[in-house]
Amino acid sequence: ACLKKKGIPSLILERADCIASLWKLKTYDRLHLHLPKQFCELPFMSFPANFPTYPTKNQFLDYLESYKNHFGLEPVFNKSVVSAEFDHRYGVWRVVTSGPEQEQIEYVSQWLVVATGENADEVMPFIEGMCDFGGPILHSSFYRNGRSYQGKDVLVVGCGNSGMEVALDLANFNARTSLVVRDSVHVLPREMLGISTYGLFIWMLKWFPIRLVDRFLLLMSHFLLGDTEKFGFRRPKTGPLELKSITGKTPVLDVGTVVKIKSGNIKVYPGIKRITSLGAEFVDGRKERFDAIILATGFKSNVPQWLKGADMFSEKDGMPREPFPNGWKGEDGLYAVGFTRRGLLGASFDAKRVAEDIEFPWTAEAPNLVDFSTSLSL
Ligand SMILES: Cc1cc2nc3c(=O)[nH]c(=O)nc-3n(C[C@H](O)[C@H](O)[C@H](O)COP(=O)(O)OP(=O)(O)OC[C@H]3O[C@@H](n4cnc5c(N)ncnc54)[C@H](O)[C@@H]3O)c2cc1C
Ligand SMILES: NC(=O)C1=CN([C@@H]2O[C@H](COP(=O)(O)OP(=O)(O)OC[C@H]3O[C@@H](n4cnc5c(N)ncnc54)[C@H](OP(=O)(O)O)[C@@H]3O)[C@@H](O)[C@H]2O)C=CC1
Ligand SMILES: O=C(O)C(=O)Cc1c[nH]c2ccccc12
Repeated sequence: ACLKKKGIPSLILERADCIASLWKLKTYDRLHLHLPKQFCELPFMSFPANFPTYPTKNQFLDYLESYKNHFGLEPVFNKSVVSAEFDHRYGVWRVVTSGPEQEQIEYVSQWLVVATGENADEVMPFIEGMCDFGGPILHSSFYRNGRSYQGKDVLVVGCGNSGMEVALDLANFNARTSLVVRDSVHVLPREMLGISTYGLFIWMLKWFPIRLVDRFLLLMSHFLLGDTEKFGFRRPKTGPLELKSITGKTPVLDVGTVVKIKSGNIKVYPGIKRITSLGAEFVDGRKERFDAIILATGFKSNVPQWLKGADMFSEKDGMPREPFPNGWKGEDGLYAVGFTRRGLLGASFDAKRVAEDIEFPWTAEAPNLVDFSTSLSL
């Protein structure tokens, strides 16, 4: 949309057969935005005024559909990028896609914007004994709701925002739910005294240093949620926002899971030692039976699988090597949008920068391109 607004044509390649495939195909039914809507807007278009503060997944999808229609964006679907490399001889990017019938197409462009996301592939850990387990083991991106788990013993592995909310959903559907918390984690209430925690700390950070804001958040969390360490959530030594800025690890914004843990409806376990045919054995020696295991173990970027010969992205985690706010620009007309670990606001920030950066060389070169196409049509 940012490029379109400047009159710069672009082509969007998408591996799925729809827009917003992460939200449409890989998320559970009860998902809402967990930050207030004003912090999740894409450039130049606000959410409708009648949307609630935390739009539902379907409302968010409606917003993205209207966004696409408003800006006349027409992605080319079923095109999975399998390689992209800068051709130094001609000064262009060569991008190869593969389609449903394995047919390959090569696209050539002067600029390449990588926007495949921080959540492109599921993280599937290998846990000893996994193959022996008698029930289903699925990643949280395949979980929709707890209907089919009623009365069953379900283990959720991972306590990021996905694991916490999947556990809550299972408990609401009367599954006997357990949650693996293997490491320290910051859990904050989504709201503090009627104000969104996110909105509050964004405002506070304008006036106070990060450590003071963290102290305030921890004090309020203690007041509203109680001592989370007592029921299995050891807090990291570094505060929630400082940790987010250093490591990118997002604090959990609690939407009701903590209450269910306090009341004993959700049990908390430490790391898994091994999985057995009937259940799991934990590092503290406890053994439990489970009917199903849900791996809420997160996602990762897939950029190293297909971007060749560019130093901009780390091979290790597929994220730009330069930290925010400088990760959006690489060499030879290569850009990144949506790798800031700062949600939709971060992606919007990148998109505006990228379009501004392409605008100048584009307007300088556009007359030549017009001449070229005119001579072609003659
Ligand atoms: C469950 C969940 C909830 C979230 N909630 C919030 C929230 O409330 N607020 C917030 O600000 N952020 C939230 N986030 C962060 C999230 O990163 C954004 O919501 C958003 O989806 C990121 O947009 P994106 O376009 O960068 O990536 P994506 O939405 O992941 O889009 C990337 C697209 O690239 C496609 N793709 C990937 N690889 C290839 C390839 N090789 N070839 C072709 N196409 C490819 C994918 O199919 C996908 O459609 C949430 C994330 C998750 C997983
Ligand atoms: N709008 C909303 O309400 C929601 C937003 N989101 C966002 O989506 C993104 C992805 O979130 P999410 O899917 O939760 O992923 P995360 O990466 O945030 O969390 C994954 C969790 O799994 C744990 N884990 C990984 N491997 C193992 C293992 N082998 N054994 C035990 N635990 C393990 C990690 O622990 P460790 O830290 O020890 O590695 C971590 O706690 C985040 O940005 C999140 O904020 C997600 C859901 C809802
Ligand atoms: O990246 C994420 O997980 C988000 O959804 C947005 C986000 C950016 N910074 C944060 C700090 C605390 C909680 C959520 C976020």
